[in-house]
Amino acid sequence: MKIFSQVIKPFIHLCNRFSSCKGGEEGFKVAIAGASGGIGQPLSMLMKMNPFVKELSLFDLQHTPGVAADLSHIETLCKVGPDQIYKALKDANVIIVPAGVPRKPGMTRDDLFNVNANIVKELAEAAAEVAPKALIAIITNPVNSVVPIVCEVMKKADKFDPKRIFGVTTLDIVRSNTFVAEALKINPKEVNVPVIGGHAGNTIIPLLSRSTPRVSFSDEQIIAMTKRIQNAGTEVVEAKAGAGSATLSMAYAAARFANSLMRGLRGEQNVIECSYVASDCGGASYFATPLVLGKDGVKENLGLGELNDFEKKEVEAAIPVLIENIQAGVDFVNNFK
Ligand SMILES: NC(=O)c1ccc[n+]([C@@H]2O[C@H](COP(=O)([O-])OP(=O)(O)OC[C@H]3O[C@@H](n4cnc5c(N)ncnc54)[C@H](O)[C@@H]3O)[C@@H](O)[C@H]2O)c1
Ligand SMILES: O=C(O)C[C@H](O)C(=O)O
Repeated sequence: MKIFSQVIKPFIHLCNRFSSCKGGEEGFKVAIAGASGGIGQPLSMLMKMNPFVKELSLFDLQHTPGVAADLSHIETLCKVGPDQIYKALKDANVIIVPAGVPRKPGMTRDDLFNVNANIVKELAEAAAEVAPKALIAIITNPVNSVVPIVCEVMKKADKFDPKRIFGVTTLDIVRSNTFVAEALKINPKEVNVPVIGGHAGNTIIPLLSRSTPRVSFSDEQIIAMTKRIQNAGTEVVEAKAGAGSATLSMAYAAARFANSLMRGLRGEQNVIECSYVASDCGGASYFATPLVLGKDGVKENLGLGELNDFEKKEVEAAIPVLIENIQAGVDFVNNFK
């Protein structure tokens, strides 16, 4: 009974939410790199259940045939295949990348740079060759540095299109909605909190002043809520005590983001998600802001919008951190030996 109410019911709800999106028969090829991992497996399942996905290509260094065989028994039309990297990515409409190492307690996301930078660089090189028009959604940490790596690889291959490369920050929005809903004692489905900046520590900037519905928290409550959202990844890392970082909530968040990318590709209007992209909106060359998604990825960057004094200070504090994180990614590709 508990399993039904806690797992199956929310899952059916999620699928209904996806299926209720407008649409016709058109379907997309989605490739997942890192498909056998903690995020990769539940994300692959959510994509197999998404009615917009007609082909799901799974790539990982291990266990992909087993994951693909298992998923292929789910009674949806979407074709599932494990493949080597070039075949998996070839002509994909959407590439989602959760490949790489997660944090353990005591680590920062930046501590993952040395291992994950190279993993993502190689995947981006393959994507530049066989899927230059794909929308690429990067989950791998440190997102603030890894997204610039993908963009630099694309620039070197003369395939760079800033409208198509995204750092997935959706989990920050999902968490903000959940925590604000808890505080207001309302359904999280009714809450939307934009989150701008980046995806680490003080670069995660929830815009509580622009929350829907409006919140009237005290200054102390705003500071505490902002800290909780900024620290939420670490909260999970510590609770998992060495067994990795957020996987299930991340799979949910990535599935939501990928669904929005596909709704944009289908030509739906007013599809808006916050994401970390190359941008001239935020005072650093990459910045997460609300984006209108369309047939070519970013249709319009809605920018920072109106901020209150507290949020302006948060942005000021985030900019030097972002500039350093971005430079690390740019240097990694351009000084690569
Ligand atoms: N953006 C976010 O909000 C967010 C949230 C949670 C986790 N993450 C990040 O996502 C990444 C993955 O986390 P996880 O918990 O799924 O880790 P995991 O270790 O469970 O899975 C990672 C998978 O990547 C695969 N992999 C490694 N190198 C690869 C390569 N070269 N090509 C293809 N696959 C490769 C591994 O074999 C493994 O199956 C981590 O870097 C983590 O920090 C980001
Ligand atoms: O915190 C992490 O290391 C994983 C991820 O970035 C998260 O926010 O949960």
